[in-house]
Amino acid sequence: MASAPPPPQEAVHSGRRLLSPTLFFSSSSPLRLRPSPPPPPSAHRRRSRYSRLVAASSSSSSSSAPPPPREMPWPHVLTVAGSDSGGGAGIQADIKACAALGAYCSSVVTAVTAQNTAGVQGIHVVPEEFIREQLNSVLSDMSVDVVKTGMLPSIGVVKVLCESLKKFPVKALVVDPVMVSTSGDALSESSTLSVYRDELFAMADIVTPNVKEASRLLGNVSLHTVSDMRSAAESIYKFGPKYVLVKGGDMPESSDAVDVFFDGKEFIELHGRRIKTRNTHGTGCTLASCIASELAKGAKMLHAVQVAKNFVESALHHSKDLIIGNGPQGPFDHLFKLKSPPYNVGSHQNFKPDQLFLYAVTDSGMNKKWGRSIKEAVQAAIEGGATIVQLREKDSETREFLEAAKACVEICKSSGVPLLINDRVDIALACNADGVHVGQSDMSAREVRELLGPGKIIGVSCKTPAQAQQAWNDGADYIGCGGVFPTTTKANNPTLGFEGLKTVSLASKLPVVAIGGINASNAGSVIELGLPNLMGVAYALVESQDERVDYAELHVAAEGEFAEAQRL
Ligand SMILES: Nc1ncnc2c1ncn2[C@@H]1O[C@H](COP(=O)(O)OP(=O)(O)OP(=O)(O)O)[C@@H](O)[C@H]1O
Ligand SMILES: Cc1ncc(CO)c(N)n1
Ligand SMILES: [Mg+2]
Repeated sequence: MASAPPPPQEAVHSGRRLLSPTLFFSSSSPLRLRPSPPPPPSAHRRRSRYSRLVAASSSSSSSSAPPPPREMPWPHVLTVAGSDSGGGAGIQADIKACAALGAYCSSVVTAVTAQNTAGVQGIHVVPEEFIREQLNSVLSDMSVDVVKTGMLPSIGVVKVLCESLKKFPVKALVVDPVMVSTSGDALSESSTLSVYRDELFAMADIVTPNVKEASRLLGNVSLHTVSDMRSAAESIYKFGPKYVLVKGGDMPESSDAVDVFFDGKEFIELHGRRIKTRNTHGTGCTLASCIASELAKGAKMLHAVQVAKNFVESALHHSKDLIIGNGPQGPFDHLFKLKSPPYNVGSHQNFKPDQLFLYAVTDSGMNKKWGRSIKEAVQAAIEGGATIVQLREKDSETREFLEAAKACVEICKSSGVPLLINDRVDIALACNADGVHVGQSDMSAREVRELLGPGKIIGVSCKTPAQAQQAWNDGADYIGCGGVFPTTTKANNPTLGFEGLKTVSLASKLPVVAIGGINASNAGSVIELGLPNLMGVAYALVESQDERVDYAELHVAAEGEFAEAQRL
């Protein structure tokens, strides 16, 4: 017997109708958003048995104010965005991006889209009052570090969000002004442009339009070059955000994917490799969520943007050949790192530039000379006050080196001191070291990043401002600059002197550690220079048999001068 199909089910929560069929249109029809009619008063007040129980218990518990939001054990990003049924963009991209970078992601859904690799087939907008309720539920209960916005379909939704943010302030607000999907479908009413500009941008820490969105925000100006992107960033900055990033993913064919960052004074062009792939659906949502995750971990804005851009590039690279769906633009794999070790990604949560303060470098030759093991040398350096250690072993056999490196990882981990490996990415991966230091003739920092993932520390030896700039472009975390003094541990290493160190430190966008011939008697004079970005001195374990004494002396000398330099 043929039976009629069941009627479509309505989503119900707390005994209340959830989504009124406010909007449903095909991708070819223009965006027509109507505010949803408010639910009838009786429906609005009606509560399920469960919610009555909750209400009863909370009202009986006390007459005092509700408890403040509870601290979270993780960095916490709240995304306020639309659902993408295809899973590549919107809320789904945000949750995966935050998870990949180690942040917790709660989500307030503003709209549900029927969407796939071909485009957007329909949109169902969540009523404003229910968006307010979701915001209230999360923000009143859990402490949120950063709010990230995506699809905000109407003026009313933007206003509700602004009101909630005033009621529950957060550390940072990342606004991705999503307006049109790459398939050309409108995701926000054109009238929202004015509230974006007049209300939300002024509250934002960073606004991340793509070139089309930047153009619309500025009255459809044409943007064709990086220079146009700079002008657009400057104009958007005037609406009040602290930073602007104009994204160039959709700029006409070029070998680089260039984004322009503006902090109100300086323009910084972020150049990444352009990955040849159709799988770029959701790059913008992902970028903004990665920025939010890094900010939630406590990163500075420019660093957060760099980590985010590197993550998108790596994810696109790993997904470039996937074939998903029949449409022109596919999703990419945010969780590519789960499929290859190491399993921790994101910027190094524990790396702080001041960990470069007293940087110990082991020297295989000297270890041999003094008959000590690498492990003993590392132990002694840490006891003497080293704040970071690099294993520089030029002569050991690989297996022997790996065994020693594993032992050093344990020692360093128990002391909270990061351990880096010189040059040998394979050893670093195998022993799960905290990072790698490379020289100018080794693999580039970009290639090392590709292999290690965004979670590891990468340092590069640099002797010139151009090399320092390249290290920054390549996504390194710090540079080593020297030799400051003549050194016996590195052959053919020209001495830069104080002048060379100064030139590079001044030009560097990354923290700098000075290296080369540094010991207890001259470390103070290096730190005394008080150079910007100079965070510490690196010292090879060379001069005496008792490096503990050396280190302790060096520590005292360096610390004294550092304190002095900071006072000046
Ligand atoms: N093919 C690519 N290769 C490398 N990076 C890319 C590529 N496409 C985009 N990006 C980078 O991805 C980030 C997002 O930029 P994009 O301009 O694509 O945002 P969007 O258009 O808002 O994204 P969405 O597709 O989610 O709407 C930027 O950092 C951009 O440089
Ligand atoms: C829901 C949603 N948000 C954002 C975008 C932009 O990529 C999209 N396509 N869909
Ligand atoms: Mg794009």
